[in-house]
Amino acid sequence: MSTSPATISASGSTTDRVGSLADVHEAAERVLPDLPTDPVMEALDLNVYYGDFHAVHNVNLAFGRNEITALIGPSGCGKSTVLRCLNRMNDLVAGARVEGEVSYHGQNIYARGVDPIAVRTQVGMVFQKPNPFPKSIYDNVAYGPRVTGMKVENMDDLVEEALRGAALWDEVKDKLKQSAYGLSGGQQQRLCIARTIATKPDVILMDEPCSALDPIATSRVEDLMISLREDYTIIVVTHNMQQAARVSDRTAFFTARPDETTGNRTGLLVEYNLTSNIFSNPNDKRTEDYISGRFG
Ligand SMILES: Nc1ncnc2c1ncn2[C@@H]1O[C@H](COP(=O)(O)OP(=O)(O)OP(=O)(O)O)[C@@H](O)[C@H]1O
Repeated sequence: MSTSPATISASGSTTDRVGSLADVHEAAERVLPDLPTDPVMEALDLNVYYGDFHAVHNVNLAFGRNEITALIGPSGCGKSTVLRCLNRMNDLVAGARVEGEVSYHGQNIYARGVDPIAVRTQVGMVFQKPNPFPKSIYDNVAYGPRVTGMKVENMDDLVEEALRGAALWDEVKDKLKQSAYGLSGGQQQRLCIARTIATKPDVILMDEPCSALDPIATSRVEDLMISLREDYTIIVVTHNMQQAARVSDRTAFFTARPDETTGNRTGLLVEYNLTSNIFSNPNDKRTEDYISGRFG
């Protein structure tokens, strides 16, 4: 299977206030159009159900190339559910049903005949808790290329490139054969990022990638995200609004609306805009209340 983007079908509650507009933000220095002009991915009329429960209602979003998009909102508003739709991870969740389309370079990844494994090779994912395999550092990084049958001329070079890309090489180059479990939490998360980029994806999904990390490790991963943006499109779920403000170019704010009869809370997208606008001049009162810490 080729790794070319065009060939995919070939076969929380932490509502820390965004204190100063000074940290809103480095990303504003990038001049971006109001909407992504050449989106890598789009969610089109996306609805997600878990059994009878309507978890996410009619989300439409476009993700710009070489941009970082943050998905924010209160707990249970469907951020992770939406993220998991973008590489068909919800296929693995019992009872989950997705309606609508997710387009990747114009192609619906939910169309008949699309191989979800091929999708996940192009659209990689980094999870909340670092989850290295019980293998050596080297074998963690080499794992994806090996199991996907990627043509690799020199695995040592590929492992080094991925570890350098994840800003981890200098810390691990002398202990590549040691267990990944010997690394700190922050190093493990960067190893997971190295593992993800080793298969040369196009898009990286990150589900609260720093929530298990201390502030120093968080800062390193945030720096890494900003440097990875040069080569990848990144979509990140975060509860940390400072983080969304610091790293993202665009922000999507979600909320959950209770059903009047059942009380079930269905997630919906309230507002999607440049991060600078979301944090300095939101259009919707619900966004303003959330980012100012009055709600959520
Ligand atoms: N596997 C599942 N089975 C049933 N319901 C689920 C499942 N996963 C999520 N949900 C429900 O779907 C809704 C959205 O959950 P989701 O985890 O996507 O929200 P979230 O905004 O990411 O929340 P948090 O910020 O707390 O992680 C919630 O009501 C949740 O209970």
